[in-house]
Amino acid sequence: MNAAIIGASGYSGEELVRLLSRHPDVKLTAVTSRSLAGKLVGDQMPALRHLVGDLSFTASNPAELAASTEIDIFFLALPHGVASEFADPLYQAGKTVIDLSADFRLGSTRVYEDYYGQAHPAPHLLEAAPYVIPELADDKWKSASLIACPGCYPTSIQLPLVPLLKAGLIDPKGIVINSYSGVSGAGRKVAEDFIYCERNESMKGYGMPKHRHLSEIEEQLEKAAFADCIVQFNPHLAPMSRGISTTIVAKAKLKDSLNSVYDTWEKAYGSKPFVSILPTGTFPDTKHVTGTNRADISAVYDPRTGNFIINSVIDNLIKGASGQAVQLMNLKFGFEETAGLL
Ligand SMILES: NC(=O)C1=CN([C@@H]2O[C@H](COP(=O)(O)OP(=O)(O)OC[C@H]3O[C@@H](n4cnc5c(N)ncnc54)[C@H](OP(=O)(O)O)[C@@H]3O)[C@@H](O)[C@H]2O)C=CC1
Ligand SMILES: CC(=O)N[C@@H](CCC(=O)OP(=O)(O)O)C(=O)O
Repeated sequence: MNAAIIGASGYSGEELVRLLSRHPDVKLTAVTSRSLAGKLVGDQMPALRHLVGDLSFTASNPAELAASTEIDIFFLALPHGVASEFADPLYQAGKTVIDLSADFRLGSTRVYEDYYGQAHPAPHLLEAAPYVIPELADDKWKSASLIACPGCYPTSIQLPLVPLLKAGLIDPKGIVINSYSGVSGAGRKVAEDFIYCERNESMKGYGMPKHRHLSEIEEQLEKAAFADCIVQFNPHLAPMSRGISTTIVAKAKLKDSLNSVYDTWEKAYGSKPFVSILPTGTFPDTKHVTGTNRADISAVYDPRTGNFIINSVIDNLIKGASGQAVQLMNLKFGFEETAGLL
């Protein structure tokens, strides 16, 4: 199958180049970038030189890409808003599109406008685009040709929480979530907050109390809980290049039900290749998932407060973006779920 990456010069685009150029069932046929058009990928991404042969970046033109007959699947690693400009003609041309941006993650245009500060760029496509964390979805999404890849923070949050909400083990109200992201989460843009001297040896919160991912988190948790979910989401920039560490504080519905948490996770993830359940008292470490498509999760119970404290880690650029996108492609096209991801 021939694949193209649109927005290949960014951080998640570069990870997609790495994953797809060595994928056993895919030929990476086109990679686009406005700033690098005409340049050799191997020269611009020297770490990938051994994988990319003489592939060059091309310009990003939605109409031309939609007219191409040789490309079967398009990965959009573009900013939200821009992604729709590509998704629309590609979808209309019958291509498969996996969108890493936020454009098709939310069910409501009103919520998109509220959180993203702009009218939804392609409301007519929302119905067509399922939002999929593969471990949490049934198989219906596989017939879709436009698929919304979840956000990085929301992935780190939903993987541990959704099975527990579905099982009724935690109170959906008053969930407090602190997440710590590596600086690559902000993309390759240059801004004062993201330069080495500002972030090295320093950490700070941002985006509170209404970070744009809160919309996605509450919408998905409410679906799992069949109830209103009130979440306090506190994102932080951590002095590391990549990785997300998330700590969730949630009230246990029943005392001493930590075993049920672990039983529920075991049922949900026991046979899944990309979620590791760590024993209680073992706290996940971003370093252990860097470069992998894995989420590591664990929980403790605090009898003084009656809260579960749930921890998860992912690599924001892989399970939080490009790896999850490749996992979706693998499942949709019947390849091994782990193909190109181990
Ligand atoms: N970084 C992360 O941890 C995660 C990112 N995502 C999402 O993935 C998407 C990409 O993120 P990330 O890789 O961080 O972003 P980057 O800022 O690193 O890269 C953005 C890419 O989009 C291209 N681009 C920007 N504007 C336009 C435009 N107007 N037309 C065409 N191409 C454009 C840029 O290339 P050029 O300027 O050369 O054309 C570049 O290749 C975003 O929607 C982001 O929210 C999702 C999960 C995690
Ligand atoms: C550290 C940092 O800036 N993180 C980004 C989230 C990462 C990202 O790109 O968001 P998506 O998952 O929606 O694509 C932010 O806070 O907006």
